[in-house]
Amino acid sequence: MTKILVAGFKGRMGATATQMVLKNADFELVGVYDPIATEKDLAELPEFAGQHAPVFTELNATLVAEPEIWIDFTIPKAAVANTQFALEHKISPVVGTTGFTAADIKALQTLAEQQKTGGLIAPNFSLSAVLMMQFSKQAAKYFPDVEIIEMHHDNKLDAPSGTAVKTAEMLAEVRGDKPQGNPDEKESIPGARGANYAGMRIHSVRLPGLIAHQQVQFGGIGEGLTIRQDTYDRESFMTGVALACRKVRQASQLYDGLEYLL
Ligand SMILES: NC(=O)c1ccc[n+]([C@@H]2O[C@H](COP(=O)([O-])OP(=O)(O)OC[C@H]3O[C@@H](n4cnc5c(N)ncnc54)[C@H](O)[C@@H]3O)[C@@H](O)[C@H]2O)c1
Ligand SMILES: O=C(O)C1=N[C@H](C(=O)O)CCC1
Repeated sequence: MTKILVAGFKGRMGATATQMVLKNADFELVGVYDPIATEKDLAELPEFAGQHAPVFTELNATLVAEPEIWIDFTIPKAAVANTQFALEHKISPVVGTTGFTAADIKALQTLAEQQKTGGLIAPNFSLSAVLMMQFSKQAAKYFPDVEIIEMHHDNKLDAPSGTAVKTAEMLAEVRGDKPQGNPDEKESIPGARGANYAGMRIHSVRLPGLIAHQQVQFGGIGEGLTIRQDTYDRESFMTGVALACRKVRQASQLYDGLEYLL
């Protein structure tokens, strides 16, 4: 059985990941971690009745649980330190928290190599999102003019979304740096044209009712192409999280994207 700890278990994704770990017979939930928790045992929460696991509210205390895998769905401010902590203790991180910079990822990859510990940081664990990014990358070869519209629930902390940033990075690998729109355009309201990544514009929509959605819209002469992905249920991320938990212990590097494990 693979021993797993879930960080951020009081949150939307952490709670879903905790349920996923409990449902899989080859996983053992050895602990849950969240600084806002007031419980000592997971089973004190009605939604986890009968499911015993120690609750930790302090980072160093988690080590007594001896996890092999550290699932992280926390907040951008905490996730870099959590991932570093996991790697320093040869615990394989499976991180869904977004907001990592390219420099953060590079530094953590170097640490993973030094520690000979495998792991994964993925801004999106849904299969449709991975495909949307890959199809978009293919399309950018023929349609370099593109804008990204990402749409999320209104509790989201980071903007643009991790998925939008990764999509832009992948598109930039193909189309390079290319300014778009009229070179003389002026914003009468600042921000009207969205964020600028290598000339591509990224627009972040935040509304109640949404979960996670992204549209990559390409324009060519007399034609257009839209590639869209929709997440209707957080359960959809769990296939990817479970897959990563089964594969990262065999790896000796920290991957950046679920596609490397598919
Ligand atoms: N990769 C994916 O597929 C995917 C999918 C959904 C969400 N996300 C990302 O996951 C993250 C969490 O999203 P959410 O909607 O569950 O957020 P949330 O606000 O519901 O939950 C975050 C939880 O983290 C806890 N937390 C804060 N600091 C912590 C720390 N130092 N250590 C441990 N826990 C800490 C909070 O108390 C909270 O319970 C976000 O960054 C979001 O963008 C990624
Ligand atoms: O709910 C969120 O927050 C999500 N964030 C990811 C991102 O930033 O790309 C995608 C999945 C949902």
